[in-house]
Amino acid sequence: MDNDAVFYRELPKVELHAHLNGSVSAQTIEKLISRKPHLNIEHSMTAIGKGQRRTLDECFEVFRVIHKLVDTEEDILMVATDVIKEFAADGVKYLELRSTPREERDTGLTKRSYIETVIKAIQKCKEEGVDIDVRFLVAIDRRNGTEVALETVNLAEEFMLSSDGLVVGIDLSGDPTVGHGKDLLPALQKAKNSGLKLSLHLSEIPSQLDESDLLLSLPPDRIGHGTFLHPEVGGSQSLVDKVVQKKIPIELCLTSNVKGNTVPCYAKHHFKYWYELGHPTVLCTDDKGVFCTDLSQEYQLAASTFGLSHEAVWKLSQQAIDSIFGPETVKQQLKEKWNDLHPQLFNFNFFKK
Ligand SMILES: CNc1ncnc2c1ncn2[C@@H]1O[C@H](COP(=O)(O)O)[C@@H](O)[C@H]1O
Ligand SMILES: [Zn+2]
Repeated sequence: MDNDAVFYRELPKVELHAHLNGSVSAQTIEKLISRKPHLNIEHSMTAIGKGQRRTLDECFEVFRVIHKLVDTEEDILMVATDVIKEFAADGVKYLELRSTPREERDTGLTKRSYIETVIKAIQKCKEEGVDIDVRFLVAIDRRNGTEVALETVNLAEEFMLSSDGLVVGIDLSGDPTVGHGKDLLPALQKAKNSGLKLSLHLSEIPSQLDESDLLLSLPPDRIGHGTFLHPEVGGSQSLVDKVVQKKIPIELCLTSNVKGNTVPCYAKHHFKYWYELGHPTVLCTDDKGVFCTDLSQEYQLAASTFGLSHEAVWKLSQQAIDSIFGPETVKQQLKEKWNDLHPQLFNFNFFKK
């Protein structure tokens, strides 16, 4: 590993947009495949390698394959534990994992046991002393409609109260071409009223202006992607104004958007637009397993594409702390951690740039 790569790995980082089943590494996929050889799944079906691009549709096909491999409590426990440890090894100090509770009749998995198992994995890593603070966002898959969204919010509310602060919010995700946000608004509003934070995938594809406008009225606490919000790509100034006035942080996932073909190339990623506005932006991985990346690499790519110095990169990772859904006390702890680690990263000449 060269010195620059070491800098990005050692850089303390906050990861706020990571879908559990999209984050499964090649090693863990191999373990899952050996547990279920009869499925005839190969690793090439669960990841999009270097230089490859897919349509968003094809990405959602990949999730269907992974879901077949991850369908028992035992699988979820292994996957979540491995993912948490991999983020920790990549220098992530605070992680918000998101995942859609599923039920599987064949294995007895229920939505409740799904959430319980993710929580168990978080607690297990904590007990083992893994150096990372992990929280959980319960995800709503937009294609499942009003009733399921409400059911998910009810479960999330329950676990927010019983999980010792581990369940902190709701994610709205899933295939953006399916369903409409207006059907999910009552569930999202209910979640917000109960104290759950909201991170919503917004304008991930063009032609969702009405939906984005509607969902921004909640308003959400963070936005995922927001690829087509700004006027240069067919969005609108009034949407941008709303996001800016309400200072809603945006989670940006460069490689995910390039490989999923919603932005033409790294240089044209909307990171530039929002970063230059001085708006709170947080670099994230989205699906590190599927898109074959990690958060260090995303920081390095942003820096090399947009010409950011190491100091600017440091600032970016530090400012992400303000956008977490964890409590104020955790923000303070993280800020202290960043201060403690700063000299280590900047006192060596070979890290300077
Ligand atoms: C690429 N851009 C994306 N846009 C929208 N939703 C996405 C996504 N990437 C992942 N997901 C959502 O996360 C699920 C997989 O993780 P979990 O089973 O929940 O842990 C996918 O099925 C989809 O609903
Ligand atoms: Zn996402």
